[in-house]
Amino acid sequence: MPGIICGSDPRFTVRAMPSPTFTAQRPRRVALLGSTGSIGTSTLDVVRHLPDRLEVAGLAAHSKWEQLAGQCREFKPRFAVLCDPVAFKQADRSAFPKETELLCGEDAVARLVTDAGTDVVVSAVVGAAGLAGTWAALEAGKTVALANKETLVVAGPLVTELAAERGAKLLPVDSEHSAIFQALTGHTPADVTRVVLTASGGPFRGKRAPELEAVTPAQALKHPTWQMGPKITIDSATLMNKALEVIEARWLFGLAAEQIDVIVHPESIVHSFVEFADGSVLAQLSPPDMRLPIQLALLYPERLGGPAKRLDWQKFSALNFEQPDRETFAALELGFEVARSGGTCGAVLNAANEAAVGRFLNGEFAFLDIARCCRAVLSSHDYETRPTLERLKALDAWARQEVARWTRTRTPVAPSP
Ligand SMILES: NC(=O)C1=CN([C@@H]2O[C@H](COP(=O)(O)OP(=O)(O)OC[C@H]3O[C@@H](n4cnc5c(N)ncnc54)[C@H](OP(=O)(O)O)[C@@H]3O)[C@@H](O)[C@H]2O)C=CC1
Ligand SMILES: CC(=O)[C@@H](O)[C@H](O)COP(=O)(O)O
Ligand SMILES: [Mn+2]
Repeated sequence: MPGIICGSDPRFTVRAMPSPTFTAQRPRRVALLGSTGSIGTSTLDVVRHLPDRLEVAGLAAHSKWEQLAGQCREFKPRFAVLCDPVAFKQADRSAFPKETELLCGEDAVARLVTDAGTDVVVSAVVGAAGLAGTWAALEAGKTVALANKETLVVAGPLVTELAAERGAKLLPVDSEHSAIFQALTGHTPADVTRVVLTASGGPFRGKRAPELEAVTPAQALKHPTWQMGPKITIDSATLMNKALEVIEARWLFGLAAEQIDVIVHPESIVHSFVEFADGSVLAQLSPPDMRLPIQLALLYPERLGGPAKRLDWQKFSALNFEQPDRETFAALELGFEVARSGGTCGAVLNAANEAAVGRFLNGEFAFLDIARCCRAVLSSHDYETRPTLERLKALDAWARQEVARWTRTRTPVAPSP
């Protein structure tokens, strides 16, 4: 079997190389969840450039049926899924090619990812909504290229245990985790002292709290280096994205929270560092272009020429690093706290953040309310060390309600059920 299991594999290493006959016989068949988003469209660009190596088995989106239909006309997958039943009803069947069966809902996503014709699942839905498809893929023993960091934030220990139990492979797409994974490969946990995640610092780097009280969604959506969907772009502005990535690294690589640090690197060229016991530090560098980590996860361990941008050494001048401002960007500390506490904390933080970001984008929250509200909801929940998946789902729903209550009352939230 090709591939690795991140975090569950005690050696962070390749179990076996793909057999040359496998790759020569046929392309890898990709089921893409979140095909109409930023990661989804970048994934399709990778497939477009490597038609001998990759093909689309199925595509899933939430509601953008016209865009999905266009993707189906180009890639002719066997299945297309619209998760939103209203969009499914509205969708014009004649816009989809005859080769593609259009399906609806969570069961259809499970059918797509578990299908015998699927080799690798790209998990690129935004938010906790991405957990179900990732879970179904791992349960079926499929290789998962994981962009949806919320899966690990919500249920890291359960997800990595499931992958290990089913012999499923979990390959990082998130740029920092891909960089760490590349640097870790071939080493044992004992070799590693710590990892340092790089953060661009977002559009408000260098600003202090009084300057951030009145910033608008339009200002927060102007990321300095990456083109991404709205939710993760707001997370980058608050540094909640880095908080979520600390938690993601904790579970994906089986590191202690104390082994994870964050440094601000405004150019987004160094995608993270790994520090080894002998004092050596390895980093992975490339321009900010998600097509590189996506392609690596899809074709791992092969490195082929693809569509990703190259570093231009003529233009390359300086790489800058600075300490994050943990006081102003209070969300970052929440990530370290949750990485230390584990249990139910990740699900609560994630749901509170998703709801708070939604309210900021709707104009109901000030920018700094996002971290304030997340702190309030997290502090008031009934902590459990070893929750079930059902309990995590119930807490996800509870945390979203508590954000609504916090919005109305701005008073301490009630204890969780
Ligand atoms: N963008 C990036 O560069 C990076 C993203 N990531 C992670 O990847 C994931 C995707 O991010 P990004 O591509 O930016 O997000 P986008 O907002 O651009 O895309 C989200 C995708 O998810 C679909 N979707 C939304 N809600 C649901 C739902 N309830 N059920 C099923 N599908 C849904 C959307 O469908 P529709 O369009 O029909 O609404 C769309 O296809 C996130 O977890 C993010 O943190 C990680 C690293 C980098
Ligand atoms: C591309 C990617 O992996 C994003 O998660 C990116 O890291 C966001 O940029 P920030 O470093 O600003 O959070
Ligand atoms: Mn990232």
